[in-house]
Amino acid sequence: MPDQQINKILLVGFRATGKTTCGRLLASSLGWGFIDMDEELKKRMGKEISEIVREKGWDYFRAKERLLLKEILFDSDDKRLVVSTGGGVVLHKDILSDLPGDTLAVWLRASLETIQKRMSKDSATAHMRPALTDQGDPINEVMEVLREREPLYREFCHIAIDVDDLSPAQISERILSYAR
Ligand SMILES: Nc1ncnc2c1ncn2[C@@H]1O[C@H](COP(=O)(O)OP(=O)(O)OP(=O)(O)O)[C@@H](O)[C@H]1O
Ligand SMILES: O=C(O)C1=C[C@@H](O)[C@@H](O)[C@H](O)C1
Ligand SMILES: [Mg+2]
Repeated sequence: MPDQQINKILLVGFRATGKTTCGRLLASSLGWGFIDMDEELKKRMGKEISEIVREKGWDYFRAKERLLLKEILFDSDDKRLVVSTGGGVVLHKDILSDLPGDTLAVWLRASLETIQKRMSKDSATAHMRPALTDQGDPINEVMEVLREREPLYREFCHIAIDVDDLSPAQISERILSYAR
C-alpha cells in the first residue's frame, strides 16, 4: 500500500471489468480529475482502437499506451486524478512495478463468465476490443489471456475488488474508503 497521501488512483483489470464506468463515478465522488487512457489515445490519434490496431498493429498501440502512462504518472498537471487504464496496461511491467508512492493501483477482478457476458453485450467491444491473440475472437480468447495476465494484476495492484456482484456505485464506494 502507498505510505503517503494518495493522489492518483489507477483502476486496473481485464477488459469489461468496469474500469471506465467505475472510474468516472469515483472521480466525480472525489471531485478529482479523470482520465480514461483508451479514450485519450483515441482522441490523440483521431481513430478507434480497432482501426489503430488494424493499420499499425499491437506493438504500435502499446508504445503509445506506454508513453501516455508515463506522462500521467510522472508529468501530469492534475494533482489528484482517477485513471481508468486499458486492460493491457499490466504488460508495461517495469512501470507498474515502480509506481510513485502516492499512487494506489486497484484491481477490478471479475470472473471469466462475467467478462465474457459483458463483452458480448457491450456495443463498444467491436471498436474498442480487437482480438489480442491468433484465436481471432475477443470473446473466445478471454480464458487464455486472463491466465497470462492474472498473475500480473495480482503482483502489481495494492488491492483487489471482486466486482461480479457489485454495482458501479458499490465499487466506487469501496475504493473511496482507501482514498480519503
Ligand atoms: N459493476 C457492473 N455491473 C454491471 N455491469 C457493469 C458494471 N461495470 C461495468 N459494467 C458494464 O460492462 C461493460 C464494460 O464496462 P467498462 O467499459 O467500464 O469496462 P472497462 O474495464 O473499461 O473495459 P476496457 O478494458 O475494455 O476499457 C459496459 O457495458 C458497462 O455498462
Ligand atoms: O486488454 C487489452 O489489451 C486492451 C484493452 C482495452 O482497454 C484497450 O486498451 C485495447 O483494446 C487493449
Ligand atoms: Mg475502459
